Amino acid sequence: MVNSDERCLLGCGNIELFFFYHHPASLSKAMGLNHHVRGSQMSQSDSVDEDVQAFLPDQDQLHTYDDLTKVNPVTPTTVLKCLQARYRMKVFYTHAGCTLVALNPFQSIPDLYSLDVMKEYHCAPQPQEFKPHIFIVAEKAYRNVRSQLEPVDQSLVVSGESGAGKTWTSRCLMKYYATVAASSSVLKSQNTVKRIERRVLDSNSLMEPFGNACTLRNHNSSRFGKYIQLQLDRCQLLVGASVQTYLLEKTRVSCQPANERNFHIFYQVTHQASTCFLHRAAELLCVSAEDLQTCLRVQTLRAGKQNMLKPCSQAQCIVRRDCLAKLIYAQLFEWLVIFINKSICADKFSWCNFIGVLDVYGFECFHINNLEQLCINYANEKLQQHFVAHYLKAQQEDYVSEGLEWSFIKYQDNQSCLDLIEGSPLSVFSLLNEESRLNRDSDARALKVRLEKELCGNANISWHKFSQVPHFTVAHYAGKVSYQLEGMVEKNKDPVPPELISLLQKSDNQLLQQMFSQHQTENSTKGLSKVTVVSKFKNSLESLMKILHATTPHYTRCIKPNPECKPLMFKKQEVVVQLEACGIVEAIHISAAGFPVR
Ligand SMILES: Nc1ncnc2c1ncn2[C@@H]1O[C@H](COP(=O)(O)OP(=O)(O)OP(=O)(O)O)[C@@H](O)[C@H]1O
Repeated sequence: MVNSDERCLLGCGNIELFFFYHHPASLSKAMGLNHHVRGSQMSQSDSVDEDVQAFLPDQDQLHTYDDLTKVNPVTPTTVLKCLQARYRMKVFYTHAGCTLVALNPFQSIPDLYSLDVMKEYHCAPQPQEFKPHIFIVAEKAYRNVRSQLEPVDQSLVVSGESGAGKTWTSRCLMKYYATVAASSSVLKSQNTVKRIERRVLDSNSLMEPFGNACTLRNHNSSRFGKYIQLQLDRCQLLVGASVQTYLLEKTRVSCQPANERNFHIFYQVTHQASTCFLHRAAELLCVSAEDLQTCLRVQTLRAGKQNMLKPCSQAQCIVRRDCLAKLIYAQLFEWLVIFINKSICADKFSWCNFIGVLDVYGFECFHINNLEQLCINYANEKLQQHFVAHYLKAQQEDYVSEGLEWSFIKYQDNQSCLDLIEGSPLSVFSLLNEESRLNRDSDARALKVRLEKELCGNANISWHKFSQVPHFTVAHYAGKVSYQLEGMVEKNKDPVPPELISLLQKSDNQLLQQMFSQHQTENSTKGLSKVTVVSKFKNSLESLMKILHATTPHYTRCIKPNPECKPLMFKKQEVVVQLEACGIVEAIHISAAGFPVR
């Protein structure tokens, strides 16, 4: 049985987790796979299928498993079969221990989210005994706030790949609270349109045109991450909200991948054809055409105390033009978020707890990956570490409540991958920042040599020996991703020529003036932007992690059953890769380790 006590110390906070530990051989057998076998290879094992045949009594009953960790044996294959059977029966939600798996139906399901259903879950003495539903998660968090047990504040983490249904799910959660936590006066005066509940829900629609775009994977894809805090008063009524956004994909403004579109807003404003870009742009920006032209064509170089003017090459002019567009757009988006927050945020004395909804990009691995994917996957590593710590803790509580004798699971944390990316003194980020602060053009090959020299001691980084393209490969918890180094340093510097800012400050347009007057103060106090993209992102992620650590988390993993977004089509290979990327496979490993003694 339980044969040795091993302590697992997760690198996350100071949480020490004590669990069942089984001999690795019995663990592998229980799972029907080698410990390191990844999802993409899982379905190949015949022995797994034998196990499945032997253990699962009746294929017709597979859809009845409401909780994947209760499947016997719990292997990726059995889990997949259950999900598929449930999807076929139009059952879209399934528990996986303390996580909820949400399969996207890609069609509207009548009455699944109606007011009556909301009320049923809200009023039930034991909602968890009802069919799995996103409202169980919502209600659980709400009751946790009511019970005032520490940590009282809650975080609902919704993750998944593009098109999996994160925004849909977040909206469902917000609608739920806007209904069940609406103040009684609202119920009396349903006609009061601009009540806070309405304003909170509307804030989404206001951000969408500016932050969403039609992509190959989702016709209405959010190109930013967001954390929305729903503020609750002493009586747990919704009194306000605030939004924090992450990593707007501003490069989309100047360049879109083939067959994708720019942000929706560009197709919604009246498009007036202009014969002359420069004059039209100057008109829109309320600056003189001559000044705009000079800004785009001439750069000011500092030589000691003197300024020298130097004409730009054609390529430099294009970079400056795109930079101007990205700069205005990013600043406008930021302004919009501040504006929304002013309109929905409650007075700080009127609320005491919050339920936060986090809608973040899932793990990404494309044909070509660069700084954007590195940041997104780094965020996912952080969230995965948080998830695993939480999951192990919840498992422990389960075992105790089941009266099981308990020991320890030896579990490989992803701390070494995080050290590789963000560690100090030497990591991918620190070397990238070092390179970005040097006042010279970057050389991708030289950077690759540097990374190789400094980081080869970390087992999570590697290089394809025969590749001609400067790159590095990171072994993430969800799989290996190769990142191209070409252009990465420039993206990290994200340089803004000061002439562009001065130009916008001189604009006759009040909004532009307002948006950029702050820019000047920022630059004059902090010195001209030496803050790199990865440093900014790391800081904002650290603040987010602090909030998550101080709240009770609830995880919902959205799964896209097919890449074509077709209703009720379930592709096993697609699903298993996502289960792996969102950490469910890891959770299954942990759960399976406890299984033989159950
Ligand atoms: N529960 C659901 N019921 C019906 N349709 C859904 C559901 N969830 C998602 N969808 C459909 O799937 C589409 C994609 O969902 P959504 O925009 O929420 O994905 P996402 O994960 O937020 O993607 P991205 O990361 O690209 O923003 C929606 O436009 C909607 O049509």
